[in-house]
Amino acid sequence: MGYLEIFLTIIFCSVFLLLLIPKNSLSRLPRNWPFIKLMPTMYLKSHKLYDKMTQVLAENNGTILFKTSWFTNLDILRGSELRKAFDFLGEAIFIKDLDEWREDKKFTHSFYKENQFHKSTPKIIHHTLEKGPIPVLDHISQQNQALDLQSLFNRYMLDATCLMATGFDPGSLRVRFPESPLLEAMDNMAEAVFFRHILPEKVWKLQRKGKENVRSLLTLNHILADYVSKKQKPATKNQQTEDFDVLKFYLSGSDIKGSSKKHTEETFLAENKMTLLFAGRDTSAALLTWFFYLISTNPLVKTKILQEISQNFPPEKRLFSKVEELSKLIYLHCALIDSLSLFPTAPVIIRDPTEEDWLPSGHKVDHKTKLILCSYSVGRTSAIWGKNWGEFKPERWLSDKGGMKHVSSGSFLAFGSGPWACPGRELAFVRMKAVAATILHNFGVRVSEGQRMSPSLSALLAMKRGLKATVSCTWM
Ligand code: HEM
Repeated sequence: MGYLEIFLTIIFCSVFLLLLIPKNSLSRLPRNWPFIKLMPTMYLKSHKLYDKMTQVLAENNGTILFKTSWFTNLDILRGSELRKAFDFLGEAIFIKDLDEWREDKKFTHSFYKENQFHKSTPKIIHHTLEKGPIPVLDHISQQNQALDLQSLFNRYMLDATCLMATGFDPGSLRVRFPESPLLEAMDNMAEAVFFRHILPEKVWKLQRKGKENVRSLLTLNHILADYVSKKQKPATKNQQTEDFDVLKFYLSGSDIKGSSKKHTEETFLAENKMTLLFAGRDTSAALLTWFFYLISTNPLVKTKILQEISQNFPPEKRLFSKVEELSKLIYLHCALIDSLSLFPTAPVIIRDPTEEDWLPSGHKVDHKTKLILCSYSVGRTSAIWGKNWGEFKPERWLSDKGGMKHVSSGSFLAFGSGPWACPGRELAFVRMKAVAATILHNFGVRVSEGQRMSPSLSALLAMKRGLKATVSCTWM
């Protein structure tokens, strides 16, 4: 991060908190508020940003109104401004205004309902687990080295998502973590999203990394265009495959029921350009990291997960990829969902009302208001989860009959809710369960001691310094 970025980030955090926090709550916050003096403190304490929001929300019945200032970007990031900040995503669905979004949802979400898509998921999981985590962790366990689990999951999710989206495995998760232009470009762009989100356009355009981001965008475009052109060449008999991928689905040019649009390679690049890669990779990879951290501090939960696996599967089983098999792992599902409730990897959801309305709290909103729904705080509210709200407790998701309890979206916002809710939720759980079960069943994972756990300052709730661990092989 450059000095300008660090400085502006500090300003953003300081102002955000100063304006966010009602006066009667100030006494609970670090003392010595004068602006300049606290900048370094705020930067150091930025990991507590979401906790402070939660505390203040709890003191104000869950809703607060705050006004932003001219040098933060929160007020102006709407409509065309939001589009500018995310221009590199093309016509991505999640930056569209309501009317456009309604029209495009039928089109962009169409493949999630395809039978072929569901059939291809276990094959993709099998392929990527066999090529990635298994040999990589085997190798690491023999070398007696530590590795960064977050980096492993980032690479895994990139390969699995890219294979689903384009039919090509970029192979970024291999022994010795090879250099991957796609991975590097994605990481640069993810960082750019955050700064473009919080800083005024003139400032983010001046960023030292501006040129680097342009290069990353060119790299991403080049790689995706290359995948499209390879797909357009007639396949030889050996290359022909029945497997589904989103690019192939688009190239087939089929009509979508209820939508005036047609699938073509241009629409794949324009509408879905990187949306799937970003939405499908980082959220799941970050959550797996929090999950491994939580089970390392709660050995009883880990023991119960391992018991559930050994009760349902033979010891010699290596890979978990079939949806029916994974559906037997209910306690594991509960542990993942409780991790997500405590550490929602998309910690805030932003909405811009199009017209005047009233919130259930009695606050009036209009087109000038920005609504920030804090899913992080929802998972840490005693009114919803009772006294032990901060504890990692998968049991709270188990029904009396041993299945999953139904929890309303008001109590769990990690995937959003209503018509905007995440279309990848089911896929996300299948993939995260497959990775977690395969690793836990075959390897002993020991999170290294003495690490400082804090979230990164980013729109995504990931671990700032990753999660170091050593592994031992338990299957030989
Ligand atoms: C732990 C994993 C995941 C989490 C926590 C997550 C969370 C979210 C959230 C909070 C939203 C915004 C909802 C809203 O605005 O109300 C969203 C949207 C979206 N997600 Fe996910 N997601 C995850 C995995 C995935 C996966 C695996 C995919 C697909 C491969 C995916 C695809 C999308 C898409 C396309 C949207 C935009 C939908 C729209 O605006 O119509 N997500 N996700």
